[in-house]
Amino acid sequence: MSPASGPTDGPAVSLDDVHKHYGSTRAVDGVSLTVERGEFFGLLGPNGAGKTTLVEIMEGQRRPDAGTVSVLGHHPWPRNPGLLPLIGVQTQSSAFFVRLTAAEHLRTMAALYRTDRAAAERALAMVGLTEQGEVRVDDLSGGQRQRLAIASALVHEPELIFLDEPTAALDPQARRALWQVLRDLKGKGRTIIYTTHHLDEAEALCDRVAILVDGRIAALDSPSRLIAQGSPTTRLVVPAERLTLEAARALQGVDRATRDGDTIVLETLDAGHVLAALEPVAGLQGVQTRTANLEDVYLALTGAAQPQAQP
Ligand SMILES: Nc1ncnc2c1ncn2[C@@H]1O[C@H](COP(=O)(O)OP(=O)(O)OP(=O)(O)O)[C@@H](O)[C@H]1O
Repeated sequence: MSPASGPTDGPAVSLDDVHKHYGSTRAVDGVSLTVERGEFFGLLGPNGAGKTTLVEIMEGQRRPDAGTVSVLGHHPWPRNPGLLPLIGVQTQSSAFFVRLTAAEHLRTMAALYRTDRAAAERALAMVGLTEQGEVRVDDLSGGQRQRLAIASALVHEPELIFLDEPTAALDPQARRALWQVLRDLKGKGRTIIYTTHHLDEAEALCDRVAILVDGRIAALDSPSRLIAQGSPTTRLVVPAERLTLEAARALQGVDRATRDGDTIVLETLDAGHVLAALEPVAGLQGVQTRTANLEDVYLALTGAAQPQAQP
């Protein structure tokens, strides 16, 4: 089918000072951002930060109270039929034709979008479900259904894909396999807006992430730049049977020492010197070095519990 008309240049999504309040709750409180075409964009934030509301506004499922929203050059609200073939949506509660087989379900979806029947087989193959094509949707495992939900969002080969925690129910192998599917989609020039609580995943996959806190953007950049701008602290993790907290705190160059389970965590800006000071006291066997990652940046911004120093 021919895609709905719309500009083929310009950003995939552009939000300018978007607000959405539910009573006194400011679910989205002045968000402005641009997602470029072909970008893999992560939306992160604690429960209730406003991610779902923001995504629903982009998808045209919710009307913003104020601000301007442009998606592939269209206004998504009032509900815009021209936009529907251009976007694919996978949610945690994706609906299925449960009495059909996986392949029949996708063929039905393809027919609704007036896409060719072979698109169903392509989508099944893309998410690794070809062998389950003749299995009834009812009889698929949770992870297989999750993959079918993703295939359903892809079947009409949309330009812009919204994925909400797509790896939530997947085992580690299926999760890694899906990462490859997502990278392939990006390789084909698709734009992906990805909501997740898996920070390792966001760090591995996303070109840029926005961290939402209380309906506002607390940070927006590539994971590597956010990490570089964050704390330059290195953590050295030492088995607790080899070092007391007092001895750890006495080491030159240690800024903070805490106990975390059966390890002592040393924070330092000068890992080389601390390692040199640690060796004669505790040895270096089993000592792990951890530099900052996206989770550290996220925790610092969202104020989530950090390991507390013991008295
Ligand atoms: N339909 C609604 N009516 C009233 N309040 C709502 C409604 N939908 C969301 N909220 C509130 O708006 C705020 C943002 O919710 P939203 O679901 O957008 O957050 P979220 O970041 O997607 O959270 P989660 O990670 O838990 O899915 C929350 O305080 C939530 O309770």
